[in-house]
Amino acid sequence: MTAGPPVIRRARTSDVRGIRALVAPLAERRVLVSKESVTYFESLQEFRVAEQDGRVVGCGALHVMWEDLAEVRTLAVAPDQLGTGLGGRLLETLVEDAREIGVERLFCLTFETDFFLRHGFEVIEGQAVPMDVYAELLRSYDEGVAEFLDLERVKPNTLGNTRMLRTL
Ligand SMILES: CC(=O)SCCNC(=O)CCNC(=O)[C@H](O)C(C)(C)COP(=O)(O)OP(=O)(O)OC[C@H]1O[C@@H](n2cnc3c(N)ncnc32)[C@H](O)[C@@H]1OP(=O)(O)O
Repeated sequence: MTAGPPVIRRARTSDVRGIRALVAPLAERRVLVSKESVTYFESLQEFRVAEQDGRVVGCGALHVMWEDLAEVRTLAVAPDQLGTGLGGRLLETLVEDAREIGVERLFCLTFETDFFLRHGFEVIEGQAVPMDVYAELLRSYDEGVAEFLDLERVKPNTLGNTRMLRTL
């Protein structure tokens, strides 16, 4: 029997194992950042997953950083599903989620520049927020926010990645 197309839905607590399994080989190649299980549970409501036959074959998260700003995080597709449009579907689902909650700009930090360019992202240099917002964001303990701000201390972790932004 042929498997149907993956279904995209909100993540459940039972998906964390599957999300970690998707991320692990990518984290080993330093394409994505590896996180502890507890971190996935804590951010579970940010996640969408793609499920096929009970298996998590894709995931992506939307992390809000400011009133009009969020980041696409942990976007990943299983090796056997690459190039079938699933990454695009997951990303556009996150875009819809972002619009629904009032986000106007979406950031990502990625090696997959062409993929994100095709989805309306543009490469950014320097800061993407005014100084007053920059100062507020500096108060965050989140490493992703530090990467968004392009702080010197995180640059060794982000080498080769491109900072990109899409206006919704
Ligand atoms: C913010 C972050 O999380 S950054 C990190 C991004 N994630 C990673 O780098 C992790 C490793 N990479 C991946 O998991 C994947 O490569 C992703 C998520 C980036 C893209 O996932 P994919 O499912 O392969 O994307 P998708 O299939 O939509 O598009 C890829 C190509 O497949 C082709 N494609 C798209 N739709 C279809 C379709 N319906 N049928 C056949 N081919 C298709 C397109 O040619 C597309 O090419 P393009 O990249 O030139 O547009």
